[in-house]
Amino acid sequence: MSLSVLMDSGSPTILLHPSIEPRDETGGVLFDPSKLQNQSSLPSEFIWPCGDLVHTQEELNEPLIDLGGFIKGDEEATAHAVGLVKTACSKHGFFQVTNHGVDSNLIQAAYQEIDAVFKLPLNKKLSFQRKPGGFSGYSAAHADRFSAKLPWKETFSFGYQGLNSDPSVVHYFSSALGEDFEQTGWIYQKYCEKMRELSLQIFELLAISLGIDRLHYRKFFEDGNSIMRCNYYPPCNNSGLTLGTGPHSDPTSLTILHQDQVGGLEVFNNNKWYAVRPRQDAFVINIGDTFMALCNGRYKSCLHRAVVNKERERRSLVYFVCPKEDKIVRPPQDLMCRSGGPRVYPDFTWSDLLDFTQNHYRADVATLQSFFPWLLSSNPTSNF
Ligand SMILES: C=C1C[C@]23C[C@H]1CC[C@H]2[C@]1(C)CCC[C@@](C)(C(=O)O)[C@H]1[C@@H]3C(=O)O
Ligand SMILES: O=C(O)CCC(=O)C(=O)O
Ligand SMILES: [Fe+2]
Repeated sequence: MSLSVLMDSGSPTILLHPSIEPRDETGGVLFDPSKLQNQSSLPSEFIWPCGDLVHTQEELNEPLIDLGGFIKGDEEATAHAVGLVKTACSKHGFFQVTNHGVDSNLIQAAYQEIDAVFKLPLNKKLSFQRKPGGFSGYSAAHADRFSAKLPWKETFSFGYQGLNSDPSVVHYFSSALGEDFEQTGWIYQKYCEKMRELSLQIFELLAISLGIDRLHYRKFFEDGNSIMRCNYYPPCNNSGLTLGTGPHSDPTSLTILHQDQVGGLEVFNNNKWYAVRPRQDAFVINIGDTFMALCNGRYKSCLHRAVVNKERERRSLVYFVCPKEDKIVRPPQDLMCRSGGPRVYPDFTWSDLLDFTQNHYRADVATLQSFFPWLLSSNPTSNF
């Protein structure tokens, strides 16, 4: 059974019969969550298994890591930050940073600009819909990709390379959304530049905490191709039956997330979900699957999800750091010598893992464990 929502005269009509449902130009199902939020019953496609919906009231009281001293090169502040990072990443792969060097006006401008994108009419948003196999563009609940456990969200994603600060983001916004969005493109060009700077500083902190050459990961990622994703979660009358983003670890390397003041991000630790209190002055940092492989499993890829709100819409700005596609993901030699243990994961490339998540597997809590058998089956002669 597929779902489609016809937007005529502003009132949604849900057509449940595939024979008569319209499809967008890519054959994907049309869906506009912002029109469904007033519906009394939740379409079954959005209902998640009870096991994923376990509610929590507890908050994660993890340390807030002040990066100010570290960025200035203060040795004592660096040692303090290193200790906090090491403990947090060994446990659950989550921490928050303040005094990060990103101007709060830029963060607020990013929210204001992306609000205008999500408020566009559905047919305009579908004009820059994510194409099958890619990640750039707009998505409504991933309804073109999945037919069950649909996330209650709209997303807008695009790539960022960052070397020589080429205005690729501005070009994308102008070409995909039109010249009216050039200013939005500039705001996100600047935002992504600051995210890249912050990520390279955090990679230095991670390298120090792992006892390896502090420039190792900075060098590995400085020519990377990262992903910027904006999430918009409409309010939902049946918020307890659905999820904004299901339980998962990010397949990417490092995630730099800012959430608005509504709250909804939750982290899984010690077999329990914990709410992450929003902090306007902080960025959430998650270790992703690829970095877990790059440090031979010393640090954990963070399990997290996003719940939705009955009354309030919620947004999050998520920057996913990725290495250049064809680089071999392999822990550094000096880490292997120090830890002495065996390799936990075989070599792979981000290109293969991205392909896996975009074309073969829905990223969840077991992406990496599912990835390697697939990789072996699709590259039987590989020396992975
Ligand atoms: C490489 C990626 C795939 C997803 C976006 C980035 C990193 C996080 C992944 C994701 C958010 C994990 C949960 C499932 C997912 C389908 C989603 O809800 O958006 C994932 C993203 C994606 O495949 O688009
Ligand atoms: O919106 C959030 O708080 C979490 C989003 C997320 O985990 C993701 O997009 O990978
Ligand atoms: Fe995530």
